[in-house]
Amino acid sequence: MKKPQVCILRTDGTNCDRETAYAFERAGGDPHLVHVNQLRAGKKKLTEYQILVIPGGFSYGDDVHSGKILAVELTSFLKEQLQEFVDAGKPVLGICNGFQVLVRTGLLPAAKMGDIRTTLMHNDSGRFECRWVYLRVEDTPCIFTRGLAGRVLHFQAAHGEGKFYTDARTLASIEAGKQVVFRYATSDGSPTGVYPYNPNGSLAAIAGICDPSGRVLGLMPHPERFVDFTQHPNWRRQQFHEPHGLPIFRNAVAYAQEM
Ligand SMILES: NC(=O)CC[C@H](N)C(=O)O
Repeated sequence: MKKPQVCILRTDGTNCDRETAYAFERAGGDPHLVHVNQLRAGKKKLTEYQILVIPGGFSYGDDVHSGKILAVELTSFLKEQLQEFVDAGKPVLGICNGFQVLVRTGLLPAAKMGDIRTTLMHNDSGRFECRWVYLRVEDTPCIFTRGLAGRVLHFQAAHGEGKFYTDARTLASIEAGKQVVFRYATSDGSPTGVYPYNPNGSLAAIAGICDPSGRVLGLMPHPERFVDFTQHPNWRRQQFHEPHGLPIFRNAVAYAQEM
């Protein structure tokens, strides 16, 4: 079967692009690192790809607000291309800084460029939090977490602005729409606001959300940092059926192949 082409969008300050490309290679995809300027100059087009990923990092140095400048760039210069990609039903994944970009474009939670309803704020601790966290996978339409509902995953978080926040109405709507995909939890899978299990003070312990269709996903922790057993700090002592991040990428590849 043909490998889906994955666009891993990078710009100044992106720093998780190669790890994300490696994760997609492990999952059977064909990843390409694409600089935003190549899209802006028309040298590459999003229509050439089946999956779009905005990886982690510090795009434009987190100036103004993490992910803000890249989000404005995408909304100003690539709005039609991006909206077409989403409307065509192709999967979009934003990891950490990529999640921040997706919420600041409006692609999350509404799948609509310019419709900004949520934010990611500075962590309650007031500092960058780099630690392994437990995530409970909720039962949602998300195509990236097929077969994972109810599981507790162990992922690394690494961010300064990861506190998910929104108004009561939007929260009620994303809860009712089953758009909350991951919640910070204790090791037994109970969602929690308690630090350090919840590393940032996120509302309703939210670590990741999807759009109503389940094809656009954003999350703060890094699934690409656990696609090999040896990336886990306890890999010598703990038995894992498979590295916890890998199924996320495999599901995206499988979905793109079915399209
Ligand atoms: N690892 C990342 O993508 C970090 C995201 C962002 N720069 C923050 O600190 O919040």
